[in-house]
Amino acid sequence: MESCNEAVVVQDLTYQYHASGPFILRDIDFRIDRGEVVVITGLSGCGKSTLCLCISGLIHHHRNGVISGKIILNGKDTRGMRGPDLALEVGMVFQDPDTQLFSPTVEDEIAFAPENLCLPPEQIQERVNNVIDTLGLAALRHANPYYLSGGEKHLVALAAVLALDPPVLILDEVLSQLDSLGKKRVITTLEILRDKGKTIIAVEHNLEALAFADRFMVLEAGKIIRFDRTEKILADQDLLMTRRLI
Ligand SMILES: Nc1ncnc2c1ncn2[C@@H]1O[C@H](COP(=O)(O)OP(=O)(O)OP(=O)(O)O)[C@@H](O)[C@H]1O
Repeated sequence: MESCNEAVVVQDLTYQYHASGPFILRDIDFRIDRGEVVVITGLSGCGKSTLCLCISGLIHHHRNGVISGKIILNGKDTRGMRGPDLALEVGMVFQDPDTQLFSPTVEDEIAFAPENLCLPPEQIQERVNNVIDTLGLAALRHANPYYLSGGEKHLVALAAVLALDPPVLILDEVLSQLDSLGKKRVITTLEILRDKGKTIIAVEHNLEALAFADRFMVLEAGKIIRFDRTEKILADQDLLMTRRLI
């Protein structure tokens, strides 16, 4: 029986993209409470994005993948959950935002998911206006997302996710291509969402950027080598130097 305070429970997770391929994730076990902010970090290729896809439940929809273990979101086993049901539990901003932007304008992109929920038009408009204000996207409202910069695309993808208001948010290197104003906006938004009780999981290489997180998870070659309070990780010079995290 999972505790009702747990937003994410991952048990004995292993993953291969193909049956004949390497294990990308091995023996992954952890729990994240509702309202926690967790940063996942580690060297390139260690499996951070793959773990995000697993937590989001989307990995079950990857055609050739081989998965074992359990991923439970807000008390619900993600295996067998349909995309629209998953979207109500968790929103993910992908490392490559081109994979999730397809509408002709920024405004349409943000309105797409609330429209699919069949919310009343005035509520959809309110959600769109709120996230556009929060993330400073007013000037891009009528722009085609396809032609935006990498950082702008990440902001639009984040806005589209926020418009659905899921309890769990997963952000895969969203800060990396943003200028300092964009970074500040996103960090302030995340702090406000945390205060509202959202659970936030963010992949990040720059550890200082998300020092307000509650815990840091360090991955290495598909395994968790540390999952500890932020202050302990940031004070552990030995870990940071030997694992080349700074
Ligand atoms: N669709 C795929 N098919 C096969 N292998 C894949 C696929 N996607 C990722 N991989 C492999 O899985 C491993 C982990 O990749 P992943 O993108 O999860 O790492 P990461 O830690 O997020 O890396 P980075 O920091 O560079 O984004 C890598 O060896 C990668 O080549």
